[in-house]
Amino acid sequence: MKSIAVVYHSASGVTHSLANAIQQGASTIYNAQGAVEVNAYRIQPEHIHQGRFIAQDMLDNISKADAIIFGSPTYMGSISAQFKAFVDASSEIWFSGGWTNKIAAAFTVGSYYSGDQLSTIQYLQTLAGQHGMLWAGLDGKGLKENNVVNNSGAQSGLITYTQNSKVPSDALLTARYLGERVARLACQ
Ligand SMILES: Cc1cc2nc3c(=O)[nH]c(=O)nc-3n(C[C@H](O)[C@H](O)[C@H](O)COP(=O)(O)O)c2cc1C
Repeated sequence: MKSIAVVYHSASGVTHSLANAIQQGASTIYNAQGAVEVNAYRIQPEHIHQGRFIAQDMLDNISKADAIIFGSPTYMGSISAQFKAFVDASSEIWFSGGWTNKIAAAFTVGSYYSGDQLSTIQYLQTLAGQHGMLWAGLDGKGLKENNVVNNSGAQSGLITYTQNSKVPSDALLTARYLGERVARLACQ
């Protein structure tokens, strides 16, 4: 069975709504061994002590997945400090190459249409590169074939923004599609 981890930080719940849609999308994919297993891990305040991410169990479980999808709200043009604490803790895994050749993808949201969310995705792409992971962006052809509207036009990862503290409906569709795509790639 293939498994996917969605690891994210969300202070006020918007990134969480995208993580849910990604999880739903990934859960629709089956291979000969059955459904793809999808586990979501939300970084919580109690996982961080004196600035350090300390939830070793969570890191161990994430490391068992075939693909990892990273999600963070855009804070000041980058990932949130909470997500960075998780990232820094992953340096222990870097030493053993534990995430090498796993599939990676990413999503982010900001309150502005163009609030530098691309910097967040590009940082997460760098993180994946540091770990020797294989990057899965959003493929334009697949989006079209699945009738998904990706209004932001971002293809390196899912980028969206908030309207009245929610993401537009096309972003949720795109999130579902990203989940499906990563699950399909994990099965290949
Ligand atoms: C400290 C801080 C910095 C932020 N910086 C940005 C930013 O650079 N660009 C942007 O578009 N939105 C920015 N925002 C808005 C958040 O990205 C937005 O509210 C997002 O939906 C929060 O996600 P969440 O509900 O998952 O916590 C910032 C919010 C906070 C609290």
